[in-house]
Amino acid sequence: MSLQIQMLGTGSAFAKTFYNTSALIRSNEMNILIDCGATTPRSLHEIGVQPDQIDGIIISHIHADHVGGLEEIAFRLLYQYKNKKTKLFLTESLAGVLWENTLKGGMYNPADGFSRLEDYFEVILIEENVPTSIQPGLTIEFISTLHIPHKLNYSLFINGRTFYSADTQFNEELLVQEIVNKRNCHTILHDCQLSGNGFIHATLEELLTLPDYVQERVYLMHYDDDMMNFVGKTGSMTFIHQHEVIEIPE
Ligand SMILES: O=c1ccn([C@@H]2O[C@@H]3COP(=O)(O)O[C@H]3[C@H]2O)c(=O)[nH]1
Ligand SMILES: [Zn+2]
Ligand SMILES: [Zn+2]
Repeated sequence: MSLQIQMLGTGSAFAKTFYNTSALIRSNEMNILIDCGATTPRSLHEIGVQPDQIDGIIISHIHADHVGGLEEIAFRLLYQYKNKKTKLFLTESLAGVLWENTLKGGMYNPADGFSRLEDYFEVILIEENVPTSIQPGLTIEFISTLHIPHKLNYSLFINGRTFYSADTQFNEELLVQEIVNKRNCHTILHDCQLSGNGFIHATLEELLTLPDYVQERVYLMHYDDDMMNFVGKTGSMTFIHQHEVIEIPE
């Protein structure tokens, strides 16, 4: 089974020319979404993927550029596709916060029997740091990473060979020792803040300190609108683009 990742968006939270960073893990048998930001439903529409063709959605953390499109997907499955539900893969702690602090405001409707996350999604709770088979041929490990202090956040190992950072601060030890030296990950999709101090995202300056053999595996995503000014200035790393498809190891 050949496995691909197609980027639905590659922009930062405030980018206007690029959609929110999210991706589709694709094969002949599945479409699994990584995050679903406010612009993700539009991107899915542009590549011809309808809500009922999504087999599940993985959630990395709660910011609107990663979960702001969930309400639309769930409501369309319910109302346009007649009571359909997609799977939602996330950790238990994230599930509680996602419903209580994000989705409930728009989706709480007890009169019609919709008062819990489970009323809209088939919720599949995943234990962090445990590789978990979520579909035939697809194993995901939620790695707890630091984005904003005291805020739940996960990066993903896909089939043990591809690393998807979602939103994280720079962590050289994780990238070099764990991801490349120990796990031999060949593909790293990493968020990248192009200028200024990082604070909550890895900056280009920090990522450029990685050894060349690590940089060669890195695709940069979650970048600002001025990305074109940085083409040719990313060492051995490559920008990945909206709707681009890359093959990943099974
Ligand atoms: O402590 C904070 C919290 C948020 N922010 C901004 O809001 C954005 C939310 O989505 P994001 O995580 O992709 O990027 C974040 C930043 O751009 C910030 O700069 N510092
Ligand atoms: Zn983000
Ligand atoms: Zn974030």
